Amino acid sequence: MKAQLILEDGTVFIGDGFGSHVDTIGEVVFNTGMTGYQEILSDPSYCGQIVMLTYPLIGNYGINRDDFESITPAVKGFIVKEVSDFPSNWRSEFTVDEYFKMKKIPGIAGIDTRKLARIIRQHGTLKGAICSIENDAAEVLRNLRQTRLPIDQVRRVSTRNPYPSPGRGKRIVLVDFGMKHGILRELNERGCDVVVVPYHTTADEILKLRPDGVMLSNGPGDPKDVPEGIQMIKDILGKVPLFGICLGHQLFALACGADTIKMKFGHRGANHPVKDLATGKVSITSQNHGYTVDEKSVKNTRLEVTHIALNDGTVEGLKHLDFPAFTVQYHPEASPGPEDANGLFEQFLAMIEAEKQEVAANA
Ligand SMILES: NC(=O)CC[C@H](N)C(=O)O
Repeated sequence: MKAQLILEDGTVFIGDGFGSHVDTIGEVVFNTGMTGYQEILSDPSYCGQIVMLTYPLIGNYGINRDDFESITPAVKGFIVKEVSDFPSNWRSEFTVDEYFKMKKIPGIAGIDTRKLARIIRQHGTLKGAICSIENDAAEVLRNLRQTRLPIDQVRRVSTRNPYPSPGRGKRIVLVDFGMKHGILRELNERGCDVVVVPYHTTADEILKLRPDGVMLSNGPGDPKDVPEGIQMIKDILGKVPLFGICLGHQLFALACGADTIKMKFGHRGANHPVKDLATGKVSITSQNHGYTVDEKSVKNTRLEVTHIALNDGTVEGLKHLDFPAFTVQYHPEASPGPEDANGLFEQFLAMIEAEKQEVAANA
């Protein structure tokens, strides 16, 4: 069945619909990863967004049981050059088409994704609609231009209730702003005794759980739309070691008095080089963000920029100068992408241990 992709600038692409044949509206973004579409479609940070994959063949190794980053995908749709009908992989259980039908997500294939990537790079991210060819394009465009995209994505994807993921190691409270399961997996693999809590949990409620450390997860949308998270970080800073990833990094920056800004088209892919300014070491990182910490705003805070993106010089890591707290804009849990930055989880646990020693020494 023919479908159309309509952008708010009036561009119309005609392609073949796959997955569910429902109409959708979202912010159109592109991801340059060559693999990892299953992790991308299930990453809650894409809530409210339609993702275009620049790699030309998607679905060739199917959808499997293991690689989900959340149980319910929050992505609004997929735009691809070609979607594979015949996946070949021993783990494959569904095609992308079958999975999207099950989850009621629309997709459109047969699009010139290079052209679309150039439009987005030139104009910045745009609103877009995927709909049936039968819809009147002018009317869809009018509606699209009037539509205001939701700003409550974190509320939509965060857990409703706290839940434990027990271990015998350090007690970590993981604040779920739209958490990728990869973060929880990394903590569990290191034996951590994790409690996942909703995005609106207060500092007092977290401290009652007697955490050794607090982890701030990734998540969708504009960090300024999550005042509960910013307030919690302000209240808890200095009381317990903190580690933040992506949205968690941005919320931490805002809580410490820095500012965040929207990027033109963001960083989404699996090969973004990031430099650690202390060691000079470059890591190839997995990324998915449309906002960034404004470097100029860091100067008037007690934060220090620890990492920068080599492609455009933007802030990729921060640490607090007075308290045990550090954050990164990229994804040390990978899922998908390279695992160069995986050692940051050890760094977090070492920071917690050092803090415990210091408290014991001063007692
Ligand atoms: N992956 C994330 O946590 C993304 C953070 C934020 N939603 C952004 O787009 O910048």
